[in-house]
Amino acid sequence: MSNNVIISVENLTKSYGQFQAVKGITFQVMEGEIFGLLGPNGAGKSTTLEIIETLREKSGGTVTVDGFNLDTHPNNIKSVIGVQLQASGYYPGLNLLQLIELFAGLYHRTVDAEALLESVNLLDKARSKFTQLSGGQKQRFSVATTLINNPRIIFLDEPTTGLDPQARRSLWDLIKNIREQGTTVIITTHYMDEAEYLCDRIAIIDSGKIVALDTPDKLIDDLVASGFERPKQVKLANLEDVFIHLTGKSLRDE
Ligand SMILES: Nc1ncnc2c1ncn2[C@@H]1O[C@H](COP(=O)(O)OP(=O)(O)OP(=O)(O)O)[C@@H](O)[C@H]1O
Repeated sequence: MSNNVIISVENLTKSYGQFQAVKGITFQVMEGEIFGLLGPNGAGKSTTLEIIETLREKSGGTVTVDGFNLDTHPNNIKSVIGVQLQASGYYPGLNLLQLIELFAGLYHRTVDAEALLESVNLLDKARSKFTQLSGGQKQRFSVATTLINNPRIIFLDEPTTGLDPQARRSLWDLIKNIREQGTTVIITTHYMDEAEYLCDRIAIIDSGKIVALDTPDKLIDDLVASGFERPKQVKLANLEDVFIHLTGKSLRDE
């Protein structure tokens, strides 16, 4: 991780009618880090990500991505970020190679589709259709689609939801690999073990506000230092304790 700020969000707000979903949040993401956004359902994570991704209008605040201001240079931002394409765009008649070539064309890029599939361990499925893949393979393909435009930053929204433990760990390795190539990663997750394992720093969002932002270790140490103790546990606290302590809500899948 470098000392260069690659994403800066200042006092970001978003209202849907009378309802304020994002209530003035400020954070920075450093170049080369894996940055996690954690929070209960409805906390405002997807809204925040989609604003940074230029997919949703903000109500107020300032967002800068790789030096480009969201208000004045959204197209420059689009060219340096990779987002997961919706599965609905995976035309059922096309195989994985053809899909990657199609998406590359949309980005006006040429891409070595086989090398890209190899990098996510899907070369042997190159001529399969998306619907023929397992859940883990689908997620790995979805991550591959974020890399087509050789982005500086990728956004992963709950990439391991619904996967079995092996598939999750395989995806974790893939995400770490992507970061080792120098790409900054922003990820949302409801899994505290995943955040603890993958993320250099996390922001915990609750009801549209950031209630904590630090490394997982520091957040746990701070909670322990505050006198918190887990009953009948060898370890005094884990990241889930930090989260529940701060937000008062347990994670739940919908
Ligand atoms: N288009 C919309 N119109 C009205 N309200 C919306 C809209 N999109 C989101 N919201 C509301 O804004 C709040 C934040 O939603 P958001 O999807 O950002 O939360 P989230 O943290 O990503 O939740 P989850 O973990 O469930 O994905 C929620 O209360 C949601 O109902």
